[in-house]
Amino acid sequence: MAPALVPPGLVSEKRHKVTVVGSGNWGSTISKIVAENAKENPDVFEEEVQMWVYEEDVTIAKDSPHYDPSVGDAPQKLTAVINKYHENVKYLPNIKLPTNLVANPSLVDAVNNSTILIFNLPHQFIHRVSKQLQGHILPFARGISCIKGVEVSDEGVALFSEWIGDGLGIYCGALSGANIASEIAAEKWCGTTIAYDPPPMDSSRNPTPRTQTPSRDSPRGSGVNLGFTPLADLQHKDARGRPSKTKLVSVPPEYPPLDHETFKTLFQRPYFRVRMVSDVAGVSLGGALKNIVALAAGFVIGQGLGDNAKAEIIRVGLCEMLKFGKEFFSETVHPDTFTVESAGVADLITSCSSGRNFRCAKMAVEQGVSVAEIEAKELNGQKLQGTSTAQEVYSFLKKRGLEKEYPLFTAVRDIIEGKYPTSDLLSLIQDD
Ligand SMILES: NC(=O)C1=CN([C@@H]2O[C@H](COP(=O)(O)OP(=O)(O)OC[C@H]3O[C@@H](n4cnc5c(N)ncnc54)[C@H](O)[C@@H]3O)[C@@H](O)[C@H]2O)C=CC1
Ligand SMILES: O=C(CO)COP(=O)(O)O
Repeated sequence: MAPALVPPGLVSEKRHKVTVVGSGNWGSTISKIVAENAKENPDVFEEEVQMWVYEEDVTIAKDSPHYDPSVGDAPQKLTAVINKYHENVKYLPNIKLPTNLVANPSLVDAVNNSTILIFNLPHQFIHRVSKQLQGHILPFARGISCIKGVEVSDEGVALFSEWIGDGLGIYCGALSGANIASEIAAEKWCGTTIAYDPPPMDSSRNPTPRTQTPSRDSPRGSGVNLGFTPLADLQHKDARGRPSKTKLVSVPPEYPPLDHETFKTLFQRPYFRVRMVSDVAGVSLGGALKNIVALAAGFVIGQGLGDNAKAEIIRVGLCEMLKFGKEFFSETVHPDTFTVESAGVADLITSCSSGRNFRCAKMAVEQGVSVAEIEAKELNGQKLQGTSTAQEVYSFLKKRGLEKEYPLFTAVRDIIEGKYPTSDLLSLIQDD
């Protein structure tokens, strides 16, 4: 097909530099996706994509195609191995990564001059990483959090998208869905949801005419170019609909706009179908809370119960997710996000079938050991999010005297703590 003729004055002068902060199982998979798209869209993105790697030593096994007899069993730096073989041999083995993806052990160097930051690491590590990033990122950068978890403090429960955004003084959206990384890395088809509610200033100038991205909810995040609406009338709101604490800096006009269409271009692949929405709170909460439900599903299947019992766990879990969203994020969470989007019910189903939380909980019951023991033994350094999320959500609810209103979330936490055996789970969630 002949390239579209774009009048010269409407082509952006600069390209977005993309950095993925994190390189685990999902971090490496998302890096593969965005590097493929950066290469295919040179008018929008710089070709080279940076991936920050928490450096560690790895040993290449003798039967690996990457085994080098001159190195033998000597430990090698993971970043060097990734850049030489284009494979993350520890966290995403046997998957070829694009050659325009560069593994970088220096966080500060990896984010230098990046306009798009994708946060993709286990939630227990984001505090330290975020602190190290302060003062080193472009003030007009924009973020997407792929982290599944919530941040609980004395003040309450916060979403990582808002926590990262407030901490770094940037706008941050969220990506979540029925996305088992190993399937996507093998390019098996799936859907995902990206919630991005762009600050009005990002859509208020638009050098290249763009088509509208399908989007279901609020006009602020509909992907429609807002034209030249005066900025003073467009106070940006946070994920709860309150005026944002963060004073955002506009993306300079030399760059392509950072709107729904740009993010869809960055993430969508033939095997990874993106739906853009504006409900950042709903997408983030869905990704966090479903991990608690997946543990419960594992506890049930581990006891030898069947799909009917698991379906009931999913139903009760979905009800508690909806209740939690309504109770604590009533201004912004759209119930449809849980019932219609990949980030809601689809993620629940896949996570309760083959997610790590489900698998480890099931094995823990079968082997009569704790979930933490299975995590350490079976996951080769990968991290579960459900166990810490269950604790964090419980302490948030307990502080408000609401733990009994969420029997499934509370039962999962109590079982992890050893307060009850897994065989009590069903009686703990029955309401009569
Ligand atoms: N793996 C999956 O199938 C999916 C995971 N997610 C979510 O994506 C997020 C990231 O998960 P994964 O990439 O799968 O990670 P992972 O579970 O593979 O975790 C290991 C990562 O943590 C890093 N790490 C270890 N110690 C560290 C430290 N002290 N500081 C910083 N990093 C450290 C390791 O280098 C490695 O990159 C999580 O919130 C997860 O829930 C979301 C969708 C799918
Ligand atoms: O979030 C996931 C799938 O969407 C993966 O869940 P686990 O972390 O339980 O593997």
